[in-house]
Amino acid sequence: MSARIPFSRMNGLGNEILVADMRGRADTIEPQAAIVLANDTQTRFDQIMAIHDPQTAGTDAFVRIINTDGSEAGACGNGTRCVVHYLSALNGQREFLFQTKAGLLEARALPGGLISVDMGQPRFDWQSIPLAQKVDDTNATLIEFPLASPAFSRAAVVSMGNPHAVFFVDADVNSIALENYGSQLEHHPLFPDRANISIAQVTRPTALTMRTWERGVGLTRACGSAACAASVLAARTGRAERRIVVTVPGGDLIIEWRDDDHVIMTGPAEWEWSGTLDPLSGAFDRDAERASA
Ligand SMILES: N[C@@H](CCC[C@H](N)C(=O)O)C(=O)O
Repeated sequence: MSARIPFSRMNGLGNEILVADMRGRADTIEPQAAIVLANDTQTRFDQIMAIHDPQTAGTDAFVRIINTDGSEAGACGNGTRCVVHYLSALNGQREFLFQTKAGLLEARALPGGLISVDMGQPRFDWQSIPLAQKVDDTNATLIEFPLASPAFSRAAVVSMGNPHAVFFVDADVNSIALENYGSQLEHHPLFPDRANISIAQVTRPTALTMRTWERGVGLTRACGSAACAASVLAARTGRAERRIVVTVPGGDLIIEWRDDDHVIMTGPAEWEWSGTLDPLSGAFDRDAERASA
């Protein structure tokens, strides 16, 4: 048993996030603790966002992003908004620079409650995504996947700090059984680091609807980096404009692919309850006072 840390259960459009405050400590959330938390109905999560002391001058924190299966990601848009919401509530700070294992993320709490995150620049070259082999056209990559429905034969692919494959469809995204194909596509040999798998329908030049099977997680109600990936790929292939409303099962995000090549994601973050947890075992307690507030 180690000293307990404060944590908050939060969500970004239904993407289930545990924000764990590890600042001032040298230890980390252990894999067995993540498994315990993932399997408890109160703390089940899509990602843990573990806030650590900064490793680089000028940054506010190093953020470790842990998926349900214990794997680590380089980017998490919805989780980053939750981290901003958590830290701003603590100390009133409104602008942040976070480091993750994939690079830097700049984020800002906007007047009115929404939070925007600069998700950085998309990368289209096959080594950066990464893909297992050279692919000349990352806008229409053929997925050799005989079991899949025709909807899953060609993907557009991009790295947003994590790997994404987006299948553009003409049908309502709710009519396509992503749950039947997500795991096999996530583990397709084309993706040596696996991939987040999304289906997206562009409904207007300024709007798309999508669902995502997250790498290391499964079906989620929202995935911020996937929303950025789908928006960028929709614009790049002439399907949509560079500023777009993305509707996911949990609600709406605004995504803008700016002329300086940075992708800005804007949306809400919601606090649910707080408590303390043991990062070694995953044992936790809810804070009674705040839980009943
Ligand atoms: N929920 C996230 C994405 C989290 C990481 C992803 N599962 C991966 O492993 O790449 C988001 O909001 O971006």
